[in-house]
Amino acid sequence: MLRCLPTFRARAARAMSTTPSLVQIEKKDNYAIVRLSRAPVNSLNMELLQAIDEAVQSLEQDKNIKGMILSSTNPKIFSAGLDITEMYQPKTKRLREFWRAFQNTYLRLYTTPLATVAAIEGHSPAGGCLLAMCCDSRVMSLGGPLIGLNETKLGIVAPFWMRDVMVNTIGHRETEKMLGLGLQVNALRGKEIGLIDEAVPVEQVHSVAEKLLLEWLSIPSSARKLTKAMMRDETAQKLRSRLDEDRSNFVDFCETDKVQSALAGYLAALKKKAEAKAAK
Ligand SMILES: CCCCC/C=C\C/C=C\CCC/C=C/C(=O)SCCNC(=O)CCNC(=O)[C@H](O)C(C)(C)COP(=O)(O)OP(=O)(O)OC[C@H]1O[C@@H](n2cnc3c(N)ncnc32)[C@H](O)[C@@H]1OP(=O)(O)O
Repeated sequence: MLRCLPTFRARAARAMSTTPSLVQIEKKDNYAIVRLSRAPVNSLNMELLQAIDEAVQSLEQDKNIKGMILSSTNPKIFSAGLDITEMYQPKTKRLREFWRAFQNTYLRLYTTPLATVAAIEGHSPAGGCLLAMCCDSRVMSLGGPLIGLNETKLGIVAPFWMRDVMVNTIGHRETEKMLGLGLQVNALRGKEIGLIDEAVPVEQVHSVAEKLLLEWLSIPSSARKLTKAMMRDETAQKLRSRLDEDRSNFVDFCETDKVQSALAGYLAALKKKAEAKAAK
């Protein structure tokens, strides 16, 4: 028994060192950088959503930490949004748990008392755009990367709370166009419509994100937190009061033949694109 212990410990240590972490947390003086780290494109499966939720919760409980920068280990992709394979040919139980994880992560990030800034170096469609919009400010790199809620292009409909967060960020009319047409925009256009606060060259994204975060942190903390709650709690409460109904709507909608065949087509197009890229 005693001889087993070191072996067990060694195995556990090996497992810990080889299990890649889905979220990397780097603590600075009074804030943390949280980097999404699920190769290849940070698509949000249930485990990544839970890891984000847990990361934010653990930072909220750390007395030294007052804010966070949300970022990615992949400079080309902030997050590809929800993992489409979670929604395609799903098992109902897992699909329900997956949606609850998405609801929870949204509620945590949108209402966290921490000051939050999204440092968006790469693409940020759909669920990636939602994560960014949940932050207090957004910095995005100029050039190629796109951001937006492109759900309609996949033949799916964003839930009311994704719409609400976009309306709160850019207003009703811009949301109507962005959401209805499934538009994604670059950083410059994002700045024009208020989706992005700062559009800067990629190498400046992190320094500008830190500058914005420090500006939020310069405000007396209880005034900042209460104001954030005053601005956001009503929106969050709309979902909190309808969590089960929203989840059932999603599951019913997702399991329809129409949505399944739209997702099959979208996945096939993504695969074809990836194969063409690999063949170059
Ligand atoms: C009326 C009733 C209403 C009821 C409403 C209730 C509920 C609502 C129901 C549903 C709403 C759900 C809300 C959905 C939110 C979402 O987030 S959906 C996801 C949307 N995401 C996308 O469209 C992004 C797709 N991906 C891309 O555009 C690109 O991959 C990229 C992110 C720009 C990166 O491009 P690139 O670097 O060129 O990489 P590749 O395209 O080659 O991709 C690499 C591999 O990654 C796979 N992949 C990409 N994105 C996803 C994804 N989102 N999920 C799963 N997998 C993804 C891609 O297939 C490649 O895989 P292989 O290497 O071929 O294996």
